[in-house]
Amino acid sequence: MSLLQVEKLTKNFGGLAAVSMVDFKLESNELVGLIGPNGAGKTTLFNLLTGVYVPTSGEIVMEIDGKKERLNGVKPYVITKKGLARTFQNIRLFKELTVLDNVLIAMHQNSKAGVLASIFRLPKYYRSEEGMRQEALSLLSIFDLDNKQQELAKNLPYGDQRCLEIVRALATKPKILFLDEPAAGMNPQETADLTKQIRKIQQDFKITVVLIEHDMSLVMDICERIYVLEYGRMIAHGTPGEIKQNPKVIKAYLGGEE
Ligand SMILES: Nc1ncnc2c1ncn2[C@@H]1O[C@H](COP(=O)(O)OP(=O)(O)OP(=O)(O)O)[C@@H](O)[C@H]1O
Repeated sequence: MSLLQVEKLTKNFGGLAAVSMVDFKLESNELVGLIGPNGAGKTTLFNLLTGVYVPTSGEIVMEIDGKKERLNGVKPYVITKKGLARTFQNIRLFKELTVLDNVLIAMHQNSKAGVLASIFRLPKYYRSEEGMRQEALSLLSIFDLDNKQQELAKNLPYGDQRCLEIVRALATKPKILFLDEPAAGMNPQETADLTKQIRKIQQDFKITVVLIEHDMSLVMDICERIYVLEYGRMIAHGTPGEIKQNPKVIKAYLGGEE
């Protein structure tokens, strides 16, 4: 079985099928793009996969430790523990907290110190805290944010805030990382840097990354496979080369003839 398998997934909002009968698979250790015109259902699909929405129908199944687990309607914090992490289109950091604390909070979900050790501040707790701090700084260094660890998140430049969101998601030790328009609002240089970093993160951490992105050059550059949504339906799937030439995709984007 694939790492994640989605079959006939549907989400209706009143009369609107935002996601309709979608099939979708993710393997371990790959970089996958999810594209489509505005309102195609990309974010809704992420929201279904990460427990924000309960599907109207269909199946989401993940292979965890050799066993199949159904993820339909599982709460977001449980989904995070199962190894799915995400970033949001509109940045959702704890803006009044420091850069470091934003990462530490995410990390505490995986803390091994235990509740009693934390309450009674046992040595185990301090060892664990220091370990987590070092790990957080190491993750922040991916985007050169370790030297900004004590700044408040709200004071970071916009591009850095986007990168901090990625670090925070990585801090939960995901098997699959969903990035919702990570380059939105970035300038061309920042976008180019981010492209390289996303590829590197996927390879270094040996995780699966799924990317929603409107910047086609970014998607075509780094993704091995691409899925295309239009009006809630999956209209195409293939390599960047195949997708560029797919008549349905060209029509969806340009509104021309198939
Ligand atoms: N909570 C909601 N209630 C009602 N309709 C919704 C809700 N969330 C999304 N929709 C609708 O579902 C459709 C798909 O929206 P979605 O945000 O998933 O598209 P998208 O492909 O991510 O678009 P964009 O690229 O513009 O972010 C749109 O018509 C949107 O208005």
